[in-house]
Amino acid sequence: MLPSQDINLPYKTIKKREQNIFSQEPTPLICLTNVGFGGLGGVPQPIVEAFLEKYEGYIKVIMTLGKPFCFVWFSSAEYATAFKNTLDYKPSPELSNKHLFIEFANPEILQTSNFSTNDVADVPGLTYIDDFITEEEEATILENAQNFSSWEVVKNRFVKHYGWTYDYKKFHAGLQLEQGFPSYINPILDRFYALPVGKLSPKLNQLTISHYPIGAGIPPHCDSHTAFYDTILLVSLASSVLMEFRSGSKMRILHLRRRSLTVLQRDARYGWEHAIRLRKSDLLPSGELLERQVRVSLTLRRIQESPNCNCSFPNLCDRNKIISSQDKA
Ligand SMILES: O=C(O)CCC(=O)C(=O)O
Ligand SMILES: [Fe+2]
Repeated sequence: MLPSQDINLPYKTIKKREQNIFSQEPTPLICLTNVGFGGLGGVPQPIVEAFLEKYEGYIKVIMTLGKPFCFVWFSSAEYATAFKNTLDYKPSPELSNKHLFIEFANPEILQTSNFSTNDVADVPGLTYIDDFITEEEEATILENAQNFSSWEVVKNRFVKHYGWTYDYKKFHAGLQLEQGFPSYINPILDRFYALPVGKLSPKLNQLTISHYPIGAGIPPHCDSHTAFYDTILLVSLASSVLMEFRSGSKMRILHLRRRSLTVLQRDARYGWEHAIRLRKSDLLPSGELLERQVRVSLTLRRIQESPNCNCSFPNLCDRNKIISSQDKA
């Protein structure tokens, strides 16, 4: 018998979203739903491994990032079947009483989709630099960003714009502001323009400071192609967080540490969506739990005064379609 509707729901969602993972025939690869780093998962790898090692034929576990399931290799389809028959639909005391929903997985899936990588090297145009901002600079910015309660509220975060406003309803540049950037931005921009990737950048003239209360995030989105030029800078302050990058079935996770700089250019800017999940902590691949703090970020871009785009990513481009406001940040 199937467990109650509530317990079964995450499993059903995975089955619907990730249909190509599962195999009707027994295989040596098991997909263990409800156990992973993402959303409902949250079980650290060492705990999953200690649990699995008791089962005959177990070889290794492949954790996925940002998804509530993991893969388990057995030495044969028979061992995998025995494991499934013993545990399917059962709550597991060693894994915080989570119900295990066990399916055979199609081994090819591990070649065609990379669920487990934290390596963003294959996202062309994505640059990540640790310690780009000094502790003193961070302290100055945070001091100036203290009175955020009067800022514009966008979903669950607070934002303030400099240079130009941004219209979150129309997804377009709003008004040019008389007040330019705060002075603390200048040395940061000078350092960026001196980098090899900075040399390719237009002069950035729009700054959004975002204040994320603990647990807040930003839905998957690609910044409006027509509103901004190539090159988007994301400066992370006060808290680390995981950012998800998606392009079709590909997903990559980047750990944005406090005082880091992330640069989105080319494919990373036009062809991948980025998002921060709504949650109070993030689980790193090492199993380390990262308790989020309030996070402040700087987003720096250049406004396109005559909106247009000729990118090769029509699915994410707003040049000739009105994009549902739900999907945009
Ligand atoms: O907070 C961040 O680092 C990301 C902000 C962002 O994606 C945006 O403002 O479009
Ligand atoms: Fe964005």
